[in-house]
Amino acid sequence: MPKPTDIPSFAATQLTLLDAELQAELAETNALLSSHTPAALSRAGLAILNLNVSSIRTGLGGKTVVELGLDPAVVGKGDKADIPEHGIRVGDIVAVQDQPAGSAKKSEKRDLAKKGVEGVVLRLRRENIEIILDKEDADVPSGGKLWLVKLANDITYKRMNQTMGNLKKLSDQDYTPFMRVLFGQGSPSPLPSDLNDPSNPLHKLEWNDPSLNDSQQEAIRFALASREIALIHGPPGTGKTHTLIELILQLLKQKLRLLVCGPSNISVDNIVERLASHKVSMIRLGHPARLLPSVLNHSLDVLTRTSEAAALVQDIRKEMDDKQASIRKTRNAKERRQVYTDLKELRKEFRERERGCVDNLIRGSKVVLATLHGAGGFHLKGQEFDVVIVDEASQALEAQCWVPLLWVKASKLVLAGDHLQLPPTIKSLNSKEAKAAKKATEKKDGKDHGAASNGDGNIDAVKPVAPSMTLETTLFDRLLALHGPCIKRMLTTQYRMHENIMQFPSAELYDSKLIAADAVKHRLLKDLPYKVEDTDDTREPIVFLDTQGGDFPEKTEDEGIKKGSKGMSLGDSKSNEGEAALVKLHVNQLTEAGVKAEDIAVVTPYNAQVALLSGMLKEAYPGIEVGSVDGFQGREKEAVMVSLVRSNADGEVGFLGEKRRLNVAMTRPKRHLCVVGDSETVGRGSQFLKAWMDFLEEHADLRYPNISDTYADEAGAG
Ligand SMILES: Nc1ncnc2c1ncn2[C@@H]1O[C@H](COP(=O)(O)OP(=O)(O)OP(=O)(O)O)[C@@H](O)[C@H]1O
Repeated sequence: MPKPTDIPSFAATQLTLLDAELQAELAETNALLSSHTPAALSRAGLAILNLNVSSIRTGLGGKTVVELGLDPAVVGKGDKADIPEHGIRVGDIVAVQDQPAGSAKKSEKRDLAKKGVEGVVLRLRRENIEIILDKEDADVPSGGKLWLVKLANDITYKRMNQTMGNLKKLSDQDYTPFMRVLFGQGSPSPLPSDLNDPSNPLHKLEWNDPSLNDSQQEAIRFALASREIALIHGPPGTGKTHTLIELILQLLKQKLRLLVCGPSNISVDNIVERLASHKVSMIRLGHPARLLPSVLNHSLDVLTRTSEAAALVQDIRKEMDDKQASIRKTRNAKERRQVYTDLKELRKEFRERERGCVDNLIRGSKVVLATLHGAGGFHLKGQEFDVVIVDEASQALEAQCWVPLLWVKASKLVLAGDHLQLPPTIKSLNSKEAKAAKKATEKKDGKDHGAASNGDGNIDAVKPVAPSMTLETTLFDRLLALHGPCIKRMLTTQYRMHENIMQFPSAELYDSKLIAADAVKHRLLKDLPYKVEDTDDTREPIVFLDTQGGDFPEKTEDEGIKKGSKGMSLGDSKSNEGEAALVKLHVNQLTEAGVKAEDIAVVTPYNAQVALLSGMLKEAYPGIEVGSVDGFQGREKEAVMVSLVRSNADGEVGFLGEKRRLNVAMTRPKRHLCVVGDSETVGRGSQFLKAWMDFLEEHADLRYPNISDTYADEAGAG
């Protein structure tokens, strides 16, 4: 029996950690907003200037939706101008406010982010942007020019906080047997002993997908047989989602009701799209603006419009829109107040009718899909599901997983993920508050918890971790540490990489259990289905450009605020110009041989290197993808180049030392992996890095580029 976790103290630690994380996020945003002018924020993609309200309407939930377009005075009369490029995305939280005149004092400009109305970006088009306002009676600034600025997003934290607050308040008799298993206060029910016996009915399942491999079939049987929890461990390219789809179909055959979640909209939509091809009737909860167009037909929004009850809701919607329009026409304060009062009434009525319609739809649905966050909306409160399934579970914070688990009634959980790839991004990892919380947990547990949660170990092999050591410890990690490998099944055939590319990660991280599917194990660039020449590069699955010797040194840069960078990070980053030049040369050789630029990706752990490489490659090789390792998780390309950047006399490798990041980097390619790095520096970083450098030396096509040739050749490339 595992050591049981005290649930209230688990929840309390989570609350402290979540708060530290929110503070870190707020501090980062505030630092940005207070130290930059609107013009600078706009250049960094975090704000849009010179806007006007072009229309106002009523959206889902009776909320006010404001559409903003460029101010005609700026664009020129009659022209419809595109909004300049920006980094604001659907779902971002923004403030809309009067734009300071160019002549306004600096301090006045800086204060702006605190005033105005707040809302969420609903839709982005080339020439306008729609914002759904938070407050029902918010008065949209209407006079002069407006600007819009991105704020810190605290919505998801609020829901996680609420969830952990609720968990903390539960008393012993509130804990279900299922919950007790999740906290080690009970063990998972034993599996039927004959699960491996071919005469077990689970061996006579009729598969919808006859191509499922043995490990996938076994994982499905295991998940069907498990009573409380089942973990499906899917290393890169092993068909985790593929397996979940079959599992869902099998569970539906058993007439069970399912809630299927993922941490991101895209992870959920991916499943909806694949289920749709099996003609499964389902409901996708979530804001239509955030869903893939192909998924919209299953969205609640569309279903409430197309179902019978919808007509009732539409009437009121129209009436509300008319009222909204009339507010803007009247300047009389008394009349405006009256319209607001009417709107309030209408909104109430609208919501009641909408709720009735939505409730019927959801209750009648056997599969409901939503993000973990979205599953905590009022629609699902208290509803019963037989199984909750979470895809990409190692990308979700534990508190996020508890949103559906506490909100609905469920007695079984299936998690699919890979704890050996990157966990969710945490900003407060080293903050004072986070360290204090961590210390407190350690003290309580009175022992060293091994290296599991700092990414330094294969979780299977180490001692149990404390339940809430850091925010980075996911539910997947914790359950594995709590109950051991008996609660999981691993998928072992991978359908992505050439077998040489797979070899190192398999040996170091997956107990040498990975097998390359026949269709992929010998695939090279020269065999691409279009014409590619057979060259030294296109016939090699792995090339290592080893820059050892100190001629390709790293450089520390102040990143500033960068367009397109994930989040809004400030501070130091590393770059390496010599490596970037080598990357360009290699890309040139690949494209000269006929490899299409869109089949090539360049990834690197450092934002400054991403920026440098983007500048050098994007124009010369349209279609090429350049990005951070973290941002490329879940993706794949025919050819992937990895620029390691670090090259210094001290053997400093920074966050290259995180093996889950390296795992992601080296498992993205299908046919060709080219690593660019200094084996001397990198090999001193960790045992894992040393082993990788040794592996590359032995198994890659090893090349020692020369700095002067690099620059001479680079001048001719691209
Ligand atoms: N049994 C199978 N036979 C043939 N191809 C398969 C099989 N299972 C999965 N695949 C293929 O492998 C690829 C990866 O599958 P899928 O997208 O489900 O993987 P995933 O594990 O969810 O992704 P990731 O590797 O990013 O975690 C897909 O192209 C899929 O068609």
